[in-house]
Amino acid sequence: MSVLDDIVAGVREDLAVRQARTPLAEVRAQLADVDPARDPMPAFRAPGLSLIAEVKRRSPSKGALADIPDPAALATAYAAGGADAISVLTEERRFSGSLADLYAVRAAVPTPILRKDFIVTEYQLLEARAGGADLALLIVAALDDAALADLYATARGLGLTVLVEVHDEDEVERALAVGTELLGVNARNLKTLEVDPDAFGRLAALVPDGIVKVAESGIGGPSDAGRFAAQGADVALVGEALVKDGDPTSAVAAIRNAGGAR
Ligand SMILES: O=P(O)(O)OC[C@@H](O)[C@@H](O)c1c[nH]c2ccccc12
Repeated sequence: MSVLDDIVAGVREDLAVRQARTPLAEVRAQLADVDPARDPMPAFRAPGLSLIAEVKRRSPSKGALADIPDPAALATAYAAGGADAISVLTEERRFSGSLADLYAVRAAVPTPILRKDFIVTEYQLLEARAGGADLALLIVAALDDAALADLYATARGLGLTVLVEVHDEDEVERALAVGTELLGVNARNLKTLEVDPDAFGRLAALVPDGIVKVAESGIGGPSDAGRFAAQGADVALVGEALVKDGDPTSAVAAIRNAGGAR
């Protein structure tokens, strides 16, 4: 079993527990009380490099990164630095995240929020929107074509912006086939956990103009971010380097500035 299969199996078990506690209809009813989703695309399309700053405690590849006892405070610091969106990892077993983190961050900042998880069912998209998320991640490697198309349509129907994540040529084709306007290249292969720093440049060249391109993973700071911007990245998605920085506000501002004048 690949790391990805293993993570998804755990996600499905945890999901079954939540779904037994809060049936789909109940989550759907919660949508009536939530503000409409914010649209991050104008900021992502603005000149210069945009930044999605991630709330991330640990990862299967790096182990513990940061305790983050107060995710709302970290998100507030990211927003103060000018983060264009905030990614909240909600996967529990490998990343030590939770939906509680999503609710805490939503209450703290007006910035668009990405629910970052291994989404394999409609239920998780409803949870995301009910928790105030504005974007959801769909990982092409974790989904077959039918599931990808279904979940993409459901997410859009809920008003969510979808970040469709790829890591090879074949997945770029599959992502483009669902009509996504926001495509992320994860330098880390989730099946092997290896990072390929050249993946973004190689795959971005296959993506038509007009589609917003996100460079994900392994961005250590402004110089890496500047390199991806020069290769066509509109947005950088950064976790580790920000959660480990003692001054996340300045770290966010420095990465955004790495893409040139805005
Ligand atoms: O901490 P990093 O190397 O800056 O990476 C952030 C982000 O790209 C990474 O957390 C990520 C990208 N795609 C994912 C899918 C699932 C879990 C995590 C991820």
